[in-house]
Amino acid sequence: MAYGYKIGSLPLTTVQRLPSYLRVVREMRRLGREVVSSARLGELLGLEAVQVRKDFGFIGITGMPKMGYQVEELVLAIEHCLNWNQVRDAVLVGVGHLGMALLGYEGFRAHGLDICAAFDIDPSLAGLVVNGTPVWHMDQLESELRRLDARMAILTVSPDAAQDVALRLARAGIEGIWNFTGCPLDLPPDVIVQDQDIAIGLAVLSAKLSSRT
Ligand SMILES: NC(=O)c1ccc[n+]([C@@H]2O[C@H](COP(=O)([O-])OP(=O)(O)OC[C@H]3O[C@@H](n4cnc5c(N)ncnc54)[C@H](O)[C@@H]3O)[C@@H](O)[C@H]2O)c1
Repeated sequence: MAYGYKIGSLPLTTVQRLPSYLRVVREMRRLGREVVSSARLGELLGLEAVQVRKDFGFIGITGMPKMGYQVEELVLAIEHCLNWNQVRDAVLVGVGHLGMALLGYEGFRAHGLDICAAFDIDPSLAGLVVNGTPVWHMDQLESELRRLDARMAILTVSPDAAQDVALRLARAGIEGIWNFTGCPLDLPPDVIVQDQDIAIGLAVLSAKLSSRT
């Protein structure tokens, strides 16, 4: 099905809400629900029904009057929009505490991500297989990336190594870096960097808690 929009043209706030919609409608599909109203989805996600209708309008989905939305249609449309209907390969660099935890997370495949290889500078980690993912020494990075079909890297190295490793990844053809290191990365403009900082969520929670007292 052609949806007639480009993900890059959607409002960022809509894109940020799509994973939550998808989680809820996938669960409804699992439970055998066929239709859902914007009001019900809004109630479950703490959103106004009108916001839900707007978001779905952006991705080309309109509901049926008095009935709502087809659950299956929503699942397919959101998966298509996020490109989560196609599993894409990624590599992970930095198999420490955080890297190990991410390698152990089973949910990535449901989000269209398969970590096909991991790398670390520590020779004692080379040769391990963590939750099905082989770990290679950094010496093998370029040769393995030539062999693999990964365009994306998850960066979980120590902060002092972040910039050098990111540059090496970019030079080896990686196009997108999910950066967990908290370090700003200086990379060629064609490399997309998405920073992930747990501290931001914690700061928001702390601010909300302190505004209660
Ligand atoms: N984004 C967040 O919310 C968040 C939360 C926790 C940790 N972090 C960050 O994630 C990163 C990892 O944290 P951690 O607790 O797992 O640290 P860790 O020390 O347990 O793991 C770091 C790993 O990186 C490897 N490494 C170091 N230099 C390397 C290099 N040049 N090439 C390849 N591998 C190299 C180390 O051998 C180690 O296995 C850190 O940068 C940390 O600041 C971020």
